[in-house]
Amino acid sequence: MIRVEDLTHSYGDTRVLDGVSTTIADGEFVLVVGANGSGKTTLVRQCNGLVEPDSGTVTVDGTPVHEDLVRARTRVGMVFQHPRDQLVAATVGADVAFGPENLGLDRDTVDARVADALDAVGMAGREDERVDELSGGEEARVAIAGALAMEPAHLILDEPLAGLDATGRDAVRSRLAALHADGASVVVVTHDLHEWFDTADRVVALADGCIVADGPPDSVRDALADVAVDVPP
Ligand SMILES: Nc1ncnc2c1ncn2[C@@H]1O[C@H](COP(=O)(O)OP(=O)(O)OP(=O)(O)O)[C@@H](O)[C@H]1O
Repeated sequence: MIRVEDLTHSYGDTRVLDGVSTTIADGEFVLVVGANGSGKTTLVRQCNGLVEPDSGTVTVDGTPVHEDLVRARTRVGMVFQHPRDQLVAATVGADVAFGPENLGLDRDTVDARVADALDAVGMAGREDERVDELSGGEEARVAIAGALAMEPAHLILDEPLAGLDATGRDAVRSRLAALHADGASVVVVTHDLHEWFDTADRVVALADGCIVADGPPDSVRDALADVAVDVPP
């Protein structure tokens, strides 16, 4: 479980999160929505310690994130909004293997996870390709594969479908639905509620750093419309 309690964060004098509290239960599929600049990325980055709060706490499975960053980052997989930022190796295979290798897994297990994760994002067999020769959409797929290969208990993805073609979007959506069915919690930051509305258990909407709606998709339709989030019919 990821528990966010009374979280406040400022950049300089500008407060971007203001008393945010919510809980991601084990096995839940949660969407985080809101206008540009409403604080979504700042919120989710606190969940694996990339941003430290001014006040408030985030606990992952009972331990405050900043008490044990390694544990938090092992339990919470993260796919960033700009995937190029998280590619670390020269080749696709080495990049996806980086996380599982750091978990200390044996070579066969790492290789199997890499193959499976690349298959899940529609890039099976492309281990030897150079990362710096990938298209933007391929970079995004590799970043997602890297997070999948960690098999985290909780997976947070910031705009994971950005830049993906229809085939890639379908592959990623169905893999995340399968992960959810297997009991992982999945958090997706998105501007495109249509892509996820039927999959999600809950929607959390932010406006100006505060939660303005938090509930099952159908129960928050009116609140979402009030903050100009486009809701599927
Ligand atoms: N590193 C930073 N330094 C200063 N200000 C920042 C930084 N990161 C974000 N901000 C500001 O904080 C506010 C919230 O940004 P954040 O990225 O959390 O919003 P968001 O809801 O994810 O936006 P978007 O939908 O555009 O991705 C914005 O006004 C942004 O300009």
